Amino acid sequence: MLEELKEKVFKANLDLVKHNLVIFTWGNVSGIDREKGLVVIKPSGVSYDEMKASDMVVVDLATGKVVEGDLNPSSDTPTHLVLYRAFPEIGGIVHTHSTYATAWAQAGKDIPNIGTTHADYFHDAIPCTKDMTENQMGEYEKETGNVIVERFKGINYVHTPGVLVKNHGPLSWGTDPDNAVYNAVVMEEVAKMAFVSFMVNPDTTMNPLLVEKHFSRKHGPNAYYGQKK
Ligand SMILES: O=C(CO)[C@@H](O)[C@H](O)COP(=O)(O)O
Repeated sequence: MLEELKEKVFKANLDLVKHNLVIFTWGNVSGIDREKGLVVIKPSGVSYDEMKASDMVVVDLATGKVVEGDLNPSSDTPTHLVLYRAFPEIGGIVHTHSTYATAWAQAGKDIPNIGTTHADYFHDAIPCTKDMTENQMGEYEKETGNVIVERFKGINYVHTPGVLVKNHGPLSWGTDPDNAVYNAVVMEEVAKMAFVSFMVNPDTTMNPLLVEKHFSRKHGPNAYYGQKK
C-alpha cells in the first residue's frame, strides 16, 4: 500500500542528510495521501544510513494508529498529524535540528524578514511558538502541533511554510515531501543570513514594500507555493 509515497518520503528523509540539516537519527519527514486519509512517516530512531523505503510507517490520519509497518513511527508523529488536520493545503512536513534555525528556536525569537531571499519564500517573519504550559507537557508532541496552529492564527501558512518550536527546532511544510525539504533548506539558509546580518547591524530593517514586491513577483497575489491558483 502507498509504495510510491513511501519511496517519496524515504528519499526526502535522505535529502535531510544530503543538505546537512540533520545528523544521527535527528529529524523526520512525512507525506500524506489525503484521499486515503493516511500519513507515511520516517520510523523512529533509525539511522539514515540503514533506512529503507520499506521501513516507512503508515499511520491513520484520523486515529493516529499504525496501519502498516513493523517499526515505531517517528516520535514527532502526533505533531505531524495535528498539522495535517489543521492545514489542509499541505502535503509534506519536515522537522530538523538544523543549526541556525534551531538556534533561533532555542532563543525563542521569530526570524524577521530582513532580506529578499527570505521574502522570496516566506512572506512573514518565521514565527517561534510560545512556552508550553505544564499541562501541555504531558502530551508534548501533540501539544507542539497545537501551539504551532495557535501561533499561525492570522498568518497564512501557505505563504509562510515554516515555524520554530521554542527551545526545540524548526518545522517546515509544502505541497509534498520534496517541497517541504526545499523549504527546510531555505529556512536554514535565511536563519543563518539573519543571524549574521544582526551581528553586522543589530538595527537592520527591511521596507515591507520590498517584501511584497519579492514575494508577489515569485508567487503572485494568490500564491500557492509559487504557482497561481
Ligand atoms: O527532536 C526530537 C527528539 O527531541 C526528534 O525529532 C528526533 O530528532 C527524531 O526522533 P524520531 O523521528 O527518530 O522519533
